[in-house]
Amino acid sequence: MSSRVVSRCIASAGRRQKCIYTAKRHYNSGTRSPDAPRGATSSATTNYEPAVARPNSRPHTSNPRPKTKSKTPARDNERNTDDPENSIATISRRIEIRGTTPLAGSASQHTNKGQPPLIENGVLYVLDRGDHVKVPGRWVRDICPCPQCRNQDTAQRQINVFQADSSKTRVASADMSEWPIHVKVKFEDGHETTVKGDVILGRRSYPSARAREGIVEIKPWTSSISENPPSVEYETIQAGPGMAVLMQKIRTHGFAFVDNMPATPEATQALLETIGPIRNTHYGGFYDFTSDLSSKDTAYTSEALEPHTDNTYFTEPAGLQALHLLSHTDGSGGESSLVDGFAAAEQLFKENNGSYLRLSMTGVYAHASGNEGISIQPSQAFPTFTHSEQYNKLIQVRWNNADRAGVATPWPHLDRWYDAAGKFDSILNNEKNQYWFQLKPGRMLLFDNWRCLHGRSAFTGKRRMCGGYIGRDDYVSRFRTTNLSKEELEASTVTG
Ligand SMILES: C[N+](C)(C)CCCC[C@H](N)C(=O)O
Ligand SMILES: O=C(O)CCC(=O)C(=O)O
Repeated sequence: MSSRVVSRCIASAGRRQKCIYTAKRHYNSGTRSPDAPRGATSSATTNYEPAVARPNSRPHTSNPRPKTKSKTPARDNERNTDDPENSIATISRRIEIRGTTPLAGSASQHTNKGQPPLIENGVLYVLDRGDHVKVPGRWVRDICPCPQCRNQDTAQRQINVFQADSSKTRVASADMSEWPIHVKVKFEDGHETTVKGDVILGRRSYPSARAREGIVEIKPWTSSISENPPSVEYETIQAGPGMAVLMQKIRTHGFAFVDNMPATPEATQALLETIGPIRNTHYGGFYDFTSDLSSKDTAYTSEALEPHTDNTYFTEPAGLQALHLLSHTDGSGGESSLVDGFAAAEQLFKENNGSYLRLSMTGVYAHASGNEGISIQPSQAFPTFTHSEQYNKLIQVRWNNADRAGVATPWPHLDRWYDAAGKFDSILNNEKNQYWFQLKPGRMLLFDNWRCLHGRSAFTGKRRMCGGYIGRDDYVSRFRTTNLSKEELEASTVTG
């Protein structure tokens, strides 16, 4: 964009008229910057044809796996017009889902290198999506990393731009000679700061959003993951580099095994604590359990458990869960199952978009009530599928048929919620989507409880399992600090 045109844009922008010059789009077509206007109708065609109810085939083993009852034929998921508030058409307007993969992380790279910022009347302007937009001087001062403005030990801000006089936030001059590496800014009070080009250009980009949320290009899977399940050798983790690989694999696949580790609770707990603090719950912190109903939950029995995510009764379910089988004597069964909840959600999205949207917008309560003096429910009803507000990608699946409580939907829609949930249940319980394996002492399973569902077959004999929960933010922090560069961390932390 020539400087003459730019100054005309600035001038016209200054007169609050839309700049008439529309530069080439710097974003790949079809993707949007996180701040794109929301609310457009889903680009996917809304499919109201009922998904064909699958014939339920159960794998045959000596120990019964979770029973999936035969389903009544799926009812038409016809367009729901009797309640404009909650109609699918309304719902789709609320969730803008791009393309056919509403999954976290599958976003294109943002490559705009942009043109040098400009300064006009004490204000900095940068090129964003073809127009020059104003960079608030308060933002530039707010993110200043110098020792006066930010505590160098804690990275916490030490300046309050809301109370600062305007000389501290009005830009006096800007040296763009080394753009896009950085721009050197001088404020009217004489304070100087250097802002990296990536921090300005990447502020609303997918890479920054994904770095901030620890999102990678995910790889959805089905039962064929059994051919090459993700794993990391224990000794590489102890040595250091293995932790980055472990975190990367869990973010990519939703789970990973730690192989050849000591089959002891002590080694298990110690490894978990190198990822993050073990979360304490009404089950305790580090858990070491067997089928003695010591806690009033079916996990503490020998019954089969259908695929589920844990902690749906918490406002924030644990992000990471570990299961390490320490021993199983005098009996059999107790196989473990995993289902990729993101892959299952994507399948529902493609097969029955209306059901996907309904499960994205209908809150569901859950409860933990078995133990004396415990009656836990979440702060509100959360939907089965939660999307990131910033870029509308699926970030969490919540599903637990055993712990589910009320469904927050009016009577006229309740049956349709059951239709939609029944479709998702069929996908989860289709063995094509289930990865079954036998845990063994020395091989720990770690999985993302916001993405993967887990279960087990019934068992006999004495089976001892240990593990722990780790908070989602703690586990993603470990992913970020072991997989992102210092610059990527910096550009996706204070400056967003
Ligand atoms: C043994 N361990 C503490 C891991 C689980 C306890 C039970 C989990 C509960 N049913 C849920 O789905 O959240
Ligand atoms: O015992 C198992 O294999 C898993 C139990 C379970 O689902 C859980 O602890 O959340």
